[in-house]
Amino acid sequence: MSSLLPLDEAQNRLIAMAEPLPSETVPVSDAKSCYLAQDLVAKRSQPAADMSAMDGYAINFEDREGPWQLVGECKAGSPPCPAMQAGQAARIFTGALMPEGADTVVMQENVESDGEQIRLIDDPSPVRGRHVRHAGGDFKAGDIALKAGTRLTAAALGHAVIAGVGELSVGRRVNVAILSTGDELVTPGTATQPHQIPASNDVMVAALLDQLPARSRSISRIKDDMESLCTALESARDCDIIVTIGGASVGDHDLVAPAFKQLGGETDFWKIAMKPGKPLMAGKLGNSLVLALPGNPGSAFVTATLFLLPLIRYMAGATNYMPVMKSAITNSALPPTNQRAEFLRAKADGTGITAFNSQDSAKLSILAAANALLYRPAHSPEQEKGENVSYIEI
Ligand SMILES: Nc1nc2c(c(=O)[nH]1)N[C@H]1C(S)=C(S)[C@@H](COP(=O)(O)OP(=O)(O)OC[C@H]3O[C@@H](n4cnc5c(N)ncnc54)[C@H](O)[C@@H]3O)O[C@H]1N2
Ligand code: MOO
Repeated sequence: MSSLLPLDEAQNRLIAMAEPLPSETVPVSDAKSCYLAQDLVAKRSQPAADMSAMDGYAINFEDREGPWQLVGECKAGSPPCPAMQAGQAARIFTGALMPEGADTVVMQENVESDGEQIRLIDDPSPVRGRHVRHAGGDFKAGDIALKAGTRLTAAALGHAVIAGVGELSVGRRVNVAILSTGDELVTPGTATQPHQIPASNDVMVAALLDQLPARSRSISRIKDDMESLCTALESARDCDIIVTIGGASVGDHDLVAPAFKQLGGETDFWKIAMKPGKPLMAGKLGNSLVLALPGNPGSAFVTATLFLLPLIRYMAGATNYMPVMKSAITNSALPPTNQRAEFLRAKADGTGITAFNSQDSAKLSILAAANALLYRPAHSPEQEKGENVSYIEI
């Protein structure tokens, strides 16, 4: 057991084996979930000029008592309507430019109009500038809208577009091959004999990658023999990362490491002080990084979360690539840990976090019911119910 590599050391070594991929310029519509390669400088101010935030009437605050003579109509998408004089009001709609001479908008619900004149029927304490969005109130041309390394979420993409760009410089998407091995594996949805099992891990890991800037392709149900494994590994050598699932342990039919070595692969580390996930292996095969995940579904999920996803984020240019740790109160007492850090499948809600009683890494029912991995560092003392613990949302 003494040869197990501490978790943080293994994570650091994996990142040290990799480099961020070169950037590429893509249309904003193709940039979802990518990481910005350079600071994004706003090309325009938002709003570009003062505009109305409501449907109503543009007035000058000096004339706030009214009544007003109605002149002109200002709508979104039209150039500013003519300048207003004292005693005048202009019909205005949300998103329209404020006419010169007006500085305040009265909502249409607060006035009555006969088509020529409008007067107040309700005046909830007017303020100069009420219902006006001012030029540059959101951001100004030249501001840094988004920092390099930022993930392009839906909101960030919206911000990029409103800042005036149609293309973005982003870290290239990471090409990932997912290879799952085992004579027992069969196609999802087909009938199984007792010695068989549906190949679920590759679908699960591919689904995890969907949220990331990655392009994945799967080679599923690779037979437990050297030739099949070597052929599959060879066929994936164009990928930035080759992830294998299963066959990572020490059994006679766990042939991932032997096949990898036969092809000239160089192991960086194997066997981590963590539970589940101990048999994880990482190395290099030519230009590809190889990450061999253990086959038990809970172990594959946990090691993908702690190693594969951070690696992809890092290679795609993320500033914050490690899993986000949150904290909560444990609803049950937790026993001490040994040299292996533990990631307990757990359920977190607004009031606390509850680890499931069974932590068998083969149980998908437990994994699917969990929304958190409760993290217990190596060599933790026993923890009482009500103490603070860390977890990763899944
Ligand atoms: N003597 C030892 N035995 C084991 C050790 C050990 O240290 N010494 N480690 C155990 C641990 S921990 C784990 S985790 C497993 C992982 O072993 P492998 O990576 O070799 O995984 P397999 O044996 O191939 O599979 C384990 C289990 O998972 C099922 N599996 C595999 N692939 C898939 C897939 N794509 N979809 C669904 N299910 C899959 C497989 O059928 C097995 O039931 O080793 C322990 N043994
Ligand atoms: O630690 Mo293994 O990864 O138990 O299932």
